[in-house]
Amino acid sequence: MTSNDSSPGVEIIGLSKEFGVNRVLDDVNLEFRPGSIHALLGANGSGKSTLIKLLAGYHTPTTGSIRVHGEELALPADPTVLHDAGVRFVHQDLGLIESMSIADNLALALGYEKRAATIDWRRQRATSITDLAAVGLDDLDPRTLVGALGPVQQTLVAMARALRGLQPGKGVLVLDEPTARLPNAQVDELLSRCRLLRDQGIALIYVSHRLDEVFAMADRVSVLRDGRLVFDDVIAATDDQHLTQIITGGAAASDAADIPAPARRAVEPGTAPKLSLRGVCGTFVQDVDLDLRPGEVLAVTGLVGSGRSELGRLIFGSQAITAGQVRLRGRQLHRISPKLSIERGIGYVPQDRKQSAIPSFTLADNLCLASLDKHMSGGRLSSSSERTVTANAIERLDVRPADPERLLGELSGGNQQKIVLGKWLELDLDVLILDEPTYGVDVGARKTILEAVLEQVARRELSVLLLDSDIDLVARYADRVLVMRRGRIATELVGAEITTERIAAASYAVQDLSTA
Ligand SMILES: Nc1ncnc2c1ncn2[C@@H]1O[C@H](COP(=O)(O)OP(=O)(O)OP(=O)(O)O)[C@@H](O)[C@H]1O
Repeated sequence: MTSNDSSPGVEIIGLSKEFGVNRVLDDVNLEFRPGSIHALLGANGSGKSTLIKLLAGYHTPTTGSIRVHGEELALPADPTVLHDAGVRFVHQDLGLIESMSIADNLALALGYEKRAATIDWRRQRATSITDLAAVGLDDLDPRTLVGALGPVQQTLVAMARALRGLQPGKGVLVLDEPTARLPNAQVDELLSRCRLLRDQGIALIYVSHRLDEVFAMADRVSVLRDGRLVFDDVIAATDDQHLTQIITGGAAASDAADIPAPARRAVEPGTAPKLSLRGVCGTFVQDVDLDLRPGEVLAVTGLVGSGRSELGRLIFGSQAITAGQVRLRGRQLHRISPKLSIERGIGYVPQDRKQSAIPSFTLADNLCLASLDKHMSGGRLSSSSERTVTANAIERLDVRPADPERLLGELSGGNQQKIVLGKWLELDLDVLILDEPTYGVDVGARKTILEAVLEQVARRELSVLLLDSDIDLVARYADRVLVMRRGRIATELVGAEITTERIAAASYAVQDLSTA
């Protein structure tokens, strides 16, 4: 089936959404057809999530209507009606319970197979096996705990849950940034699965910031900018550069595309390290030696499960070190905890922003949370100091909307990420540990975020430990790269050795470059 020979699965007609006086979606008209992968793109805050939330029945539109297979929906859309009509969602938060089995996760959402008043476990297992087979997970035992699965398998389980009972030609599957948290190697697996679903006649709506994926797979692409539909055509009608220009609105295009990489700071081997680890072990991390020097961006990369994120938690103290030593400016640390780390000038931005920001607090409160001491004057909070910090951070990171009194939860995902980072940058720390800092952030904003960090690296010798699986980003911004495999540092790359090819080869152990 091609994207042109069928009637729309979903039609969005004149859809607008206002929050108070802000019109965040403005008269959007779109069609999503069976047997087609339709990419929905746009910069942070352009309205993608709002559109998806209207389609999911989470918000009520200000004006407009939605038709599914020709039938107009009563709005706000009723989730059960949508499910029965074949409109299914895989949200960024997959909504899986890691401590439960795959079968239980599927049954929790879709109901248990019953015989009389009891659960029929044999049928339950058979149903789960059929669900998993629909996404190519034929070999997986449904009794496996979801927490034991890798990220791509978890995403596929969420897709299996969404796909149950879809009729060919009648299904619409909305995938909201499904690859944002996947290591590059697993992205292809997910894309192939999407293509197979398309070939079965399903309409896929694919929300993403990753243009390479869009060009690898999409049939059609639509771009939202400031809530308006500014492009809607077949993928062949555009290219990488053109699309970047449309997304960013032209003005920022030259910034976002082809930005020359910042000069790598030369690492003086003799310089005394600010932070050093010797033989550090955790649950999975084994025997890590590492030196982080003043004014250095040291990236630690590797596939998911390589131990990268655990290393961040061990240094910050949110997970206990089981063996080894940590020294800060030459002094051994005998006790490590998040509170002590902050007092010592070590900050940590975790992967999951929910861990370090409060959606029901304003931007100003979130920005000043970690630095309350700085804003105390005579035992009271000084609102003028709070105001200055907030205004600086909002301007430096180009947070939109630039309103300090907005609740964080009302900002788009990418803008929330900027606030989380801004909060730590305001502390004038000595060492900053960043775990996937640009997750869910658009091309232009990624540059803004990293430049704000690099400015502090250059100005006051902030040392950055960048824990990231995005090898393009690592190759571009790191001064030195450590590649982890199976909990250990496997390879160090410096200077001209830092290329995406060499980082990828070291991550997959294609060739042991450390001995090359
Ligand atoms: N509940 C809300 N109340 C007020 N404003 C909101 C609310 N939800 C979203 N907005 C605003 O709507 C605009 C569009 O946000 P939306 O989350 O749809 O963007 P997005 O394109 O999904 O961005 P991102 O790529 O960063 O996730 C933003 O300006 C955001 O601040």
